Amino acid sequence: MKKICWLATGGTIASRPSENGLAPGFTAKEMLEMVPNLKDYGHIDCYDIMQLDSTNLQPEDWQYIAGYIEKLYEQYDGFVITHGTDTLNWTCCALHYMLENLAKPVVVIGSQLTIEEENTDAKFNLNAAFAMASSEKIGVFAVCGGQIIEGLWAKKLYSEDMRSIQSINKMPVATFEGNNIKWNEYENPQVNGIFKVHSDLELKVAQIKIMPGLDSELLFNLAKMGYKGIVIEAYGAGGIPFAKDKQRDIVGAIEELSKQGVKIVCTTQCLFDGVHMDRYEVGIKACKAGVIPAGKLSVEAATVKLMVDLAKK
Ligand SMILES: NC(=O)C[C@H](N)C(=O)O
Repeated sequence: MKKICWLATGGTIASRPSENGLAPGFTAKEMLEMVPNLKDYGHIDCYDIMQLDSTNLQPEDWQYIAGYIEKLYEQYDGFVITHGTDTLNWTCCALHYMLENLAKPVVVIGSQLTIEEENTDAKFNLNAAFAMASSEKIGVFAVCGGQIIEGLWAKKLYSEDMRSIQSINKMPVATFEGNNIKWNEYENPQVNGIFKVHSDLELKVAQIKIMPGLDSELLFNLAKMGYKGIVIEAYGAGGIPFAKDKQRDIVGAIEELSKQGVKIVCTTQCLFDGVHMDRYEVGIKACKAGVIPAGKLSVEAATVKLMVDLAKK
């Protein structure tokens, strides 16, 4: 029988009405009692490690979650983390980069309705998550709306729809239908070493979204505030404006800041296909100025990667 660790962090799934609206309240044990068939997937131990709406989750909370997995790693075959859907993909990306040589499934799952509401998606999603956590697949996965997604490619697209989290730029790993996993193509990654947690994060990383009229002073001020990394959400294939006017010359600002050692990574405002910065003048000039293209990574994935990479140096 598989041993599965349930780490509860809060989110809508565990919420109940309060005088200020929905707020986390149910423990993992209470949720397990509402979906008793989850025990069919294996022996489950419950840990209530935090009770947060995921809006309130901070990078220190990723470190806390990763620390729990590190502490309990040898004791379990798989991990299920119940979590709010709002920042679920951030936590997935953080765990993806923080857990090196992970050789077990870590499944992060949320729901759009609370577990006690009529027609809730919580029970279905929990079934999919525990089925995945008791499988032989390796990696960090997000579960939502009948899909099992590689966590690195997960993104919340709908604020209300039950299929709120979707897989971007990658096929979902599997679908969950009638209590069965239907696999798409997914090859387990090669694991070539012992499991290790990179808990250090560089917190001085910011995001800037390119917009018409953006003032380059914003970037210079970030550097003055001690920021070591900036993730730019550029246009289209990775277009960043250059101009004669210094105030509007974002590429010029990037060049100066790169020379000062600030790492600047470029993602796109487009949801699909990533950046292709070798095509247009507005991309090639930015690369010459020192920008690092993020490929197909989402802005969240690129940001967390930068936080982990900068902390390693
Ligand atoms: N559906 C949800 O879980 C949303 C909630 N605000 C959260 O992220 O915690």
